[in-house]
Amino acid sequence: MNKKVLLNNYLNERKQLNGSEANNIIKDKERDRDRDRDRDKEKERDRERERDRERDRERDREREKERERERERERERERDKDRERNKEKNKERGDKEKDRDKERDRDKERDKERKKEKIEKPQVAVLKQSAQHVKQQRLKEREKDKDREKDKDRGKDREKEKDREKERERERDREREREREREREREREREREREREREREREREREREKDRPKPKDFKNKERDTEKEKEKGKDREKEKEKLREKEKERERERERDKNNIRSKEKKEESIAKTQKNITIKENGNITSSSNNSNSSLNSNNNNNNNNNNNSSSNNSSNNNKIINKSVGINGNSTNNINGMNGSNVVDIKKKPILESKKRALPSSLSSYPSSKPTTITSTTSTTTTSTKLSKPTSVKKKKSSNLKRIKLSNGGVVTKYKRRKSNDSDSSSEGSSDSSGSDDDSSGSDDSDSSDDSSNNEDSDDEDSDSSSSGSDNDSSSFDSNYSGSCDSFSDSSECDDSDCSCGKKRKSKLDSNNKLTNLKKLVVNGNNNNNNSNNNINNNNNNNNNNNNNNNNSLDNGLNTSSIVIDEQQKITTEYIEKHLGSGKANPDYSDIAVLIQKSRNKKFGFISRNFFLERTERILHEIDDIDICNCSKGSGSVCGQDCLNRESYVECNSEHCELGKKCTNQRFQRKQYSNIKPAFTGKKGWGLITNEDIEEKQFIMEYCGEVISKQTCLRRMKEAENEKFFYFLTLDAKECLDASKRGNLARFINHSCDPNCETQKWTVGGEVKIGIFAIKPIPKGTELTFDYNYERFGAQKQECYCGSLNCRGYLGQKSKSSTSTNRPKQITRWKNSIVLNHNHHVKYFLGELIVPNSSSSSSSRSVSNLYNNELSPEMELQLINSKRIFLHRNVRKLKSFYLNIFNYYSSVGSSNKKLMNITTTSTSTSTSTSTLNQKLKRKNKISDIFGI
Ligand SMILES: C[S@@+](CC[C@H](N)C(=O)[O-])C[C@H]1O[C@@H](n2cnc3c(N)ncnc32)[C@H](O)[C@@H]1O
Repeated sequence: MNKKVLLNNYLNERKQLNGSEANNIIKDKERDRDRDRDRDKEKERDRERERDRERDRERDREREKERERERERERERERDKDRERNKEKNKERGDKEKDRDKERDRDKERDKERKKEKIEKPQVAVLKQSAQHVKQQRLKEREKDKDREKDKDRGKDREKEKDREKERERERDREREREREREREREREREREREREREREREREREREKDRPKPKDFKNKERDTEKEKEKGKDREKEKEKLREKEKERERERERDKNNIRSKEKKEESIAKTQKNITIKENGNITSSSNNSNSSLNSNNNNNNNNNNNSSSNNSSNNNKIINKSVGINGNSTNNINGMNGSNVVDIKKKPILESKKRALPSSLSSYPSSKPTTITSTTSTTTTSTKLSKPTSVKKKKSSNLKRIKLSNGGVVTKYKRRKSNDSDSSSEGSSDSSGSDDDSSGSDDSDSSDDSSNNEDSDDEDSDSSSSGSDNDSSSFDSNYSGSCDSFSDSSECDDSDCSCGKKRKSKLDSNNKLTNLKKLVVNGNNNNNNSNNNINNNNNNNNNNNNNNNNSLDNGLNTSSIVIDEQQKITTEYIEKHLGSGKANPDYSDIAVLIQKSRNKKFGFISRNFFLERTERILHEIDDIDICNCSKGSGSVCGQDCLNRESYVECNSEHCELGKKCTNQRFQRKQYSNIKPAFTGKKGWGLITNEDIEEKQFIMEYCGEVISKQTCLRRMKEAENEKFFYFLTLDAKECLDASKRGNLARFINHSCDPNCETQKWTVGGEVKIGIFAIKPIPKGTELTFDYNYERFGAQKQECYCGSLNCRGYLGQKSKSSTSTNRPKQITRWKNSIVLNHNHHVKYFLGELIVPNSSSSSSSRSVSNLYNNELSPEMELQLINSKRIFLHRNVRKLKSFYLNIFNYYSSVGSSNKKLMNITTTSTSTSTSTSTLNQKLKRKNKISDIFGI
């Protein structure tokens, strides 16, 4: 529209102005138009510029925003870092929350500021933003500064905390140190207390020593030895003088009574010798003697070359010279029998009434019984003797029942005799003494014991005491070393152990006689003529018939025997026992030896002659109905022998109720009719027992005495003694055992052999079961007695067997009878000579040995014989076979019929296998004819070849 209008206007004006004027006007108008156009353009350009500026501003704003965002991000990162830092810091100090709150506050402020900025104009906003930014930067700076300060503070806090912790730690250390110090103090206090206790003990001991002299135990012995040394020679001289005077008086009295004896006394009192003995254990003994004796001694030495002569000389003049060779190498019975070597020993003569007690020349220390060792000892004895036959001398000596023998090697032998109540009457001693021999007195005792043990004075004591379970004289025979207190289980109101600190009233058993010994020269050479020489010494007062009873008595003497304290340097050897033997008594008291052996092992031991009931009282039959009475009658001439019903059923006749009375021979346990045996060192096996006489088959050797304890106690003791070398447990029945480790008699020394000459038998005696050792074959004198432990014995662990027999099984003892039967096959596989691998092979082994119970064997065998016809479960049967090492008859029969079937089978098929037929035929006839080992072996091999068993 505008253009049309303009164009029309233009045309109209051109028409009107047609000429120059018109042209000028037109030109001016055109210029104006151009100027307008220029102005428009200019405006347009301004506008364009304005728009560009606007765009620039927009861009700036954008950039600013971008920067702002960048800063925001930067701050965000900064905050994150701060948060991270704060987190870390707050973690340590637990003030995270505070910082987060602060941070949140700060964020809020910043948000507010940002919002404010957005509201303000862009230009101002930019300025403000920059100002704000600066502010924020400063704020951040300040916050950082604060944070740093806080960090520093925290670091300091941490340092302080650490310091405090260290301080606390140090405090704790100090506390611990103090605690330890207190503990040490307490320990010292305890030690002092113990020391005081020991001091008190010593004090008490001294008191006791003053009141009632008695040999002291091992501990006291050392002290005494020291004391003796300290007191020195002066005291010895004084004593010596006293003894000399005493001797003089003694001699005078003796002269009045018996010229011969007084002469002997004089000669013996002169005799003081020193002797060096070098003993090599494995049977070689070298010795030298320095005799300060008169010509009589030299005569005696000459007599050493002639055993029999010496015996006769001895019998005539009572100068005791016995020639005897000693030497035991105990690896086997043969070795034990093969004694050799010589020994010349000077010992003091015993006073006549003191035959039951002996002072060994020196002291003992723990003897390495497991190892054959070379022992060199120097022994010297210097004692005077006192004749005690007269009451006056007894009275004089009453105050000193203790006899100490000072030895050249510094050792001291102390002898002490306990006094029997009726022994205190000196006149009775006088009378026994006047009979002319110590054995007279013992002989009278013996006759008592042989007649009837219940009439025996000692036995009476024992019987009455036994009912009080363990309070009888047996306990009194406990070694003085048997640590300070009597057994608490004893019901007795009296304690007869002077060393005991139990506080009970003491039994008065001091021997009123101080029987000092005369010096005697003893030459030991030869293991024969033992009894002869003893008999000679004892003026032949004992005959062979009394031997057993005498021996019983000697064992019983353990109840009254003296305790002997021996220097620790000295070791007990078989030679000591020989000395004992030669010390003037036909039946030496080996109970001393038993105690000494244990003493040498530093073990407490009490010699007992009847079982000691530790946990219960002994059962005594009072009701006549309970007592087994045999049907042997007086008139028939029976002596309750093999046909006695009681004997057959392993029951001893009752001494009061057996019709045969004293004729009854089935009271061997009660009368202690033991065989003549003695202990001997056997090398690796330790001590053993050898026989002093020829022993017949089935002869009663002796009772195995010990403590009767329950199975539980037994197991506990076995566990405790796990590391011990020697075990002394035997089963009594399913509930009880015998343990001879702490209390026992000589039977405890019997060793095991896989080829034994003895066995154990369980006998009912009164109301109790007792274990006896019985010979199963004739045993020549000097042979070691053994039985097979496997029948009865417990043992904590297997022990290597040194029995030396051809059929040695390698080990002795079983792990435990209480162990399950599953252990048994294992044990059987240990046997050296056995090829046993499994149960089938047992058959093989036993087929070779074919051990069948017989009626006269041990009670265990008896029980088997009772069983073998009855039905047994296969398990029980296997157990029985394994435990008893037997092969049942009916199994033999089964095997026979088995072979017979095979034989018949081959016969029926017409087999030409003659070899097989021969074998089977042999096997059917073996039970009757196979006697030699070779035959048995052949048969076994053939059978095993065929049947693979
Ligand atoms: C009842 S004691 C026998 C006395 C023992 N020898 C002693 O000196 O006291 C049993 C212990 O003697 C040892 N003993 C017995 N017979 C043995 C043998 N044949 N081989 C090895 N040691 C044996 C074992 O140490 C066994 O535990």
